[in-house]
Amino acid sequence: MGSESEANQSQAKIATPNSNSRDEIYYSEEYHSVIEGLKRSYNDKIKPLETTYNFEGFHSPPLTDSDIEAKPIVLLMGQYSTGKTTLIKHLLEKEYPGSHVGTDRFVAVMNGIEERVIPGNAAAVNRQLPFQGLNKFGQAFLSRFQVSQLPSPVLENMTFIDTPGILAGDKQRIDRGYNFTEVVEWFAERADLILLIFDSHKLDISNEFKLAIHSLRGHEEKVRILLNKADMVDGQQLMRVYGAMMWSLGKVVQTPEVMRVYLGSFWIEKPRNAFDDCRLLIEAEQKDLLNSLRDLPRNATIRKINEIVKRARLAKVHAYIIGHLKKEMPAMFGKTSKQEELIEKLDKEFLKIQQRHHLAPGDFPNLERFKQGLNLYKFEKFSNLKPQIIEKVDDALSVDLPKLMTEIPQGNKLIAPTERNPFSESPRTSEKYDLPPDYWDFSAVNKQSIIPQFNAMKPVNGKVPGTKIKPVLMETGLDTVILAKIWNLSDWDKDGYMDSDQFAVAMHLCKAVMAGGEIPEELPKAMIPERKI
Ligand SMILES: Nc1ncnc2c1ncn2[C@@H]1O[C@H](COP(=O)(O)OP(=O)(O)OP(=O)(O)O)[C@@H](O)[C@H]1O
Repeated sequence: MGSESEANQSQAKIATPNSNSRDEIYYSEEYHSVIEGLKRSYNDKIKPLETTYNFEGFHSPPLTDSDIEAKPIVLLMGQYSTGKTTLIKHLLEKEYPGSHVGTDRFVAVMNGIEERVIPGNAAAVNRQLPFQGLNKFGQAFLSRFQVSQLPSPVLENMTFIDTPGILAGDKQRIDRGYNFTEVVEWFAERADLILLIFDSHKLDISNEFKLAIHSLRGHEEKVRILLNKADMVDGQQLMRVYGAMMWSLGKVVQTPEVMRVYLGSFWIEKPRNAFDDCRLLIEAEQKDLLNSLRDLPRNATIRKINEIVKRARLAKVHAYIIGHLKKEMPAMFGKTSKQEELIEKLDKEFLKIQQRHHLAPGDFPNLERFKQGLNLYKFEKFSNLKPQIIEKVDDALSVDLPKLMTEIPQGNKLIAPTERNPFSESPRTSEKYDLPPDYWDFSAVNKQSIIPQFNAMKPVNGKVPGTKIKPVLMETGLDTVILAKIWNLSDWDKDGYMDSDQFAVAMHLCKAVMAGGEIPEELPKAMIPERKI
């Protein structure tokens, strides 16, 4: 038998209700190798084409390694003392450097080879860190910002933003010296998940917290609520607190009932006075929250690969356009008038390029904007079309990126190449299997992951027409008969348009087919968000 102090030490390390489920967010190895592969493929095969044909001048600057490596961000917000810092400590199984009770600053808790604190001023000018945009909030804010780095398997997959506890009552009138809600908005835009934390023991929504919640408008999809310290009250009180919290939230957000609420108690060492009557419920809820954290790196990695696929296709078309315009230029005289003529009838030139190289019209840039960009250059200075550079991009698109997609782990297993390769020619049609019943529930739809893609289609009044959705669904590589069925199921109000919920459901159905599952003949009612029935 070990000594008492040994026993206490090991207990301190694992004294949590759910250390096993916490392990589920340790997937660093697989994601790390996918991200490394993505950087290699982009730097070796896609970036040379971008630089040769000045993609930056017409679209956006080349991606840096830190753009590709950027980890999903989890923003934690709540009144003072609701347990934000303790939750981070629970997940990391240790304190982050510079943490203390009564956080008075924004802290980005990030992975690093050694423990260190980087003051806000230094962090905001460090090109290796994604915080240069914070300079606009000035010195008053930067002196209240820090980056805390430490080695941690969890931080290899995500970055946490700990925020100053929001004050209540008279104390909230203390002037922070910077615009708190604008800073929250800045982080909310960049976050992949926003966790609003409440204390079951001491429910409070101050005016400053209300303003901060208001500033999350437009990011509702990312917001999750945690009713923390849930074992500090008994079951009956917990029910009352839950109701009171939803009532208070209802006054701040219009539809709090659609936000996912988790119960939890993320302590380091179980307080002596903790109640045990809701233990199983709290454990199950915590597991759900950890699952949604676990999915973050996976979703972020898929999104990054998809973004690079889109970028590579756009860059390839860009190279064909630039090479074509260069080829059309006369060797000696009449360069200026030829350039003007080419710009004038650029739509016809686009059509020629599209037909000659069998390109998708959806990969072409906006005509008018491209014309404006062209006016800044002399076509004779453009590079000739170099087939070997294009071949490299084709290689990235047809070999590297599909392979990386297959290497992304799904839950506890790696995905077999045929199961969810969105680039494959045809879907896996044999070996159909039934997906679990909870797959057919809107709560299983990962809406957050489709939002960038949906917004890129420029919705009008929140809707996108079928003509714009079609090419996106076609990109899944699924058979058009199946896609037609998916469209019919997802466009449940049959108006020929999709809103973000419907598009998310369509993508969810596509994923089911790609994973070898059967899609239902009729859309299960649970797949339609309650507010839309
Ligand atoms: N699950 C829990 N059960 C009981 N007590 C808890 C729990 N989590 C945290 N606490 C206690 O609540 C207090 C505040 O915790 P913590 O510092 O993590 O909150 P915070 O939200 O980061 O606060 P601030 O915003 O003021 O920095 C600490 O005394 C901590 O021990």
